[in-house]
Amino acid sequence: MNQATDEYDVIVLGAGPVGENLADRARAAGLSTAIVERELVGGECSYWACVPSKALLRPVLARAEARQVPGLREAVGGSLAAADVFAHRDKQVGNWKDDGALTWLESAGIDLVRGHGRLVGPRRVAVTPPDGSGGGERALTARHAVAVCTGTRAALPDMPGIAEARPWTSREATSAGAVPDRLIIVGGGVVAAEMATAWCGLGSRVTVLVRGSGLLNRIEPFAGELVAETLREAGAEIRTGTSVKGLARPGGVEGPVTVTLESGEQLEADEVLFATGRAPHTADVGLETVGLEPGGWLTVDETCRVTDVPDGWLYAAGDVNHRALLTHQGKYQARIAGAAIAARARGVERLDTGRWGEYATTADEAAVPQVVFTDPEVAAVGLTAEQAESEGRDIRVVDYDMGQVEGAALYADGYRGRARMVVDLDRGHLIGVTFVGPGVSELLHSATVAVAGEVPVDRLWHAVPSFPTISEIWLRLLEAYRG
Ligand SMILES: Cc1cc2nc3c(=O)[nH]c(=O)nc-3n(C[C@H](O)[C@H](O)[C@H](O)COP(=O)(O)OP(=O)(O)OC[C@H]3O[C@@H](n4cnc5c(N)ncnc54)[C@H](O)[C@@H]3O)c2cc1C
Ligand SMILES: NC(=O)c1ccc[n+]([C@@H]2O[C@H](COP(=O)([O-])OP(=O)(O)OC[C@H]3O[C@@H](n4cnc5c(N)ncnc54)[C@H](O)[C@@H]3O)[C@@H](O)[C@H]2O)c1
Repeated sequence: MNQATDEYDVIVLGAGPVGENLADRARAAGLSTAIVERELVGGECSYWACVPSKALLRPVLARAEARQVPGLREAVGGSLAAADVFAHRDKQVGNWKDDGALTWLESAGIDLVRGHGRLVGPRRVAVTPPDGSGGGERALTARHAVAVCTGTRAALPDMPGIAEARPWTSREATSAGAVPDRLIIVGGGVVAAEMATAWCGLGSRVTVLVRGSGLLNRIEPFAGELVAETLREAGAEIRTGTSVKGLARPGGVEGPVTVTLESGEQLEADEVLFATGRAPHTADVGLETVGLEPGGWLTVDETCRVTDVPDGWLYAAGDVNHRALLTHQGKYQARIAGAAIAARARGVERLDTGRWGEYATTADEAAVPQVVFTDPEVAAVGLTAEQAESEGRDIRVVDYDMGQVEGAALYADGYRGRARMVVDLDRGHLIGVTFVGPGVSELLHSATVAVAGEVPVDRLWHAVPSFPTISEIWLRLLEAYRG
């Protein structure tokens, strides 16, 4: 049981998926633990990011796949029932209430302190209660560790008219309850690609304005190319090499918005979404009281302990440390940081923080998996060929047309997809794998096991994929590799 005082072994700032997992690990190790949350327990991921976005995308992708199945195609020719899609999304996010999460916190024995938390010196946290709750500021002290898991918010560029135009960020794009007739999306990353897929599928006329040369530029180039091709076929316009210099919404938020491009051209839409990256919630968490610069990403070691803080009591996990802005990777960090905090609290002096050690977040560098839920799906782990080359690795790249795999052709008529594996020739194992195509998301973990497990390519030859599944892509890639 946690004690009733305001002194805890561990205090976690932020109850997103990462803070929840870190608190859970610490508590399971027998440490008294408090978690501080100023909005909803479950964080951005549960209410305005992963969960609602995937609820919006699921019917779009299911319909796209069904339209590639002869005999079924005609049955799914119509438009989506947007009201039903929104109702399902609302259910998945618990109607933006966190009752379910509170029950879990209680059962885990973690104390929740509602309010905005900030450091007020080493191991000390002040919590300002939410407006209108009537309580006063609460002072908490941590015996062993404070973990900052405060996540990120959408980063908006500084440009004339942006504040007054009230553009959508990822929050509005995932929680809106009406389909805009015309939607402009600024950005070419993961949020832009997924939200273009979702809103185009729901019936918006979507225009994506990409500053660079294409979509999803941190993944193998063929991924963004295939996604852009499908979006264009679905009626979206993708404009590359296009920068925005200003916004105006003279008629107020109910009226249309005008977007001015660098070229001087003006475009009009009913809504504009800025999907231009993330900024950390570190400006107002009291970093200056412990000798750190507020506002930036927090630099951590292999155990997620913040570097440059004497006595090693401050940790940062999840988006806020910028290692990998993904829920599953942040939860991995939380498991390792929670275990490290517990071990250090027990007085263990030397933790195994070597490569793939029990207390090292090695996968953050070597094997980060990501699924982008676009049409077609994109699933990638590890390094791209370009990243591997820029690290000076001696590699061999093998590509394969996934449409040639019997299981894929049976899965979807006219299956379009591509796979790539990147082999490190010095080490003899895979360091990167990318699949693009319908239904590839569930294939990704096989690649993650191969990359994180550093399975020798020769041994993979004995891992026989079932016929006729899409996973026979493994056989084709390995055959091509072996010649
Ligand atoms: C549209 C969108 C879709 C995404 N889809 C996916 C996906 O499909 N898969 C995936 O892996 N990742 C996805 N991501 C990324 C994912 O949302 C993040 O990686 C994840 O939310 C990070 O978790 P976190 O706990 O670090 O931070 P968050 O989820 O941001 O949680 C941080 C919490 O801290 C609280 N907080 C902040 N400051 C304070 C303070 N001072 N005091 C108290 N509380 C505070 C916040 O209110 C919040 O609840 C998506 C992101 C976006 C924007
Ligand atoms: N399925 C998933 O795993 C998933 C889904 C959504 C988001 N996420 C995570 O959330 C994070 C945030 O996603 P995101 O798409 O917002 O960021 P991102 O960093 O992936 O992409 C940002 C894009 O905006 C562009 N950009 C930045 N500033 C701009 C400006 N001033 N004008 C025009 N373009 C500009 C960049 O060039 C880039 O294309 C990502 O790191 C991603 O991993 C994951």
